[in-house]
Amino acid sequence: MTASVICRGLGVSAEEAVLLPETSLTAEKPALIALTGANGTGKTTLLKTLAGRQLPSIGECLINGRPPYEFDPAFRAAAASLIDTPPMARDMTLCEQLALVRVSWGEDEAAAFTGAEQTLEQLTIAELGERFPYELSAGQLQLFALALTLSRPFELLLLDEPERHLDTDRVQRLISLLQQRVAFGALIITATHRAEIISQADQQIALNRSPAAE
Ligand SMILES: Nc1ncnc2c1ncn2[C@@H]1O[C@H](COP(=O)(O)OP(=O)(O)OP(=O)(O)O)[C@@H](O)[C@H]1O
Repeated sequence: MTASVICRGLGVSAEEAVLLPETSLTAEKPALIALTGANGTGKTTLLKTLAGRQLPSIGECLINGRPPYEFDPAFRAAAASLIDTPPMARDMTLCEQLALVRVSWGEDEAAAFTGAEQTLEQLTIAELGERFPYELSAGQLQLFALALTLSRPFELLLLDEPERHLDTDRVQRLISLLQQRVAFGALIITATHRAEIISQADQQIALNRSPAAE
């Protein structure tokens, strides 16, 4: 099943500040959507709103026909996100942590460890499975954060600048992985500043600076 995302005149403000100018969008088919715009135009705010972590000040946002709410089990089952750095256990290896995510979503232990190794390989960090997070470079840590996120099932995936710290080859690998997930029915919305993600996305949504922020 593919998620549906509908925003109508969705805006977020805090006191005098406009975090997200009124924005409308509809996405109801599997696609990789690039969310673009200059620094401070509201991409992260929009993603947080879609993830149910930020309430709109105006307008509405519906995911699968309902307002997103991060504590709603149906919403949590449908939507995965990588917006901030996810929690990582200091005393568990990368492989153990990825397997734990898979077990928590219903896989048996043997399948979870096999899946964890596959995910590490897909993200080009197969040789790091026995390391701990504090033993990684910034780019490797970002690849591990992506691995954690991609280890759970989702219909909708929200990503905030997943290209952070990644070299050109890793960005291309990431695009291929995301396109594979779209082929299996996922709707993926990613904020990005990288030209190759924007050009290979199925659709681009550009946020513009609010006149109030000029
Ligand atoms: N807690 C806050 N209080 C007031 N203003 C905020 C707050 N958080 C963010 N903003 C402002 O809201 C606007 C949108 O921020 P947001 O992080 O969504 O932008 P962005 O498009 O993701 O930017 P970037 O490309 O730099 O990551 C910015 O002008 C920012 O200064």
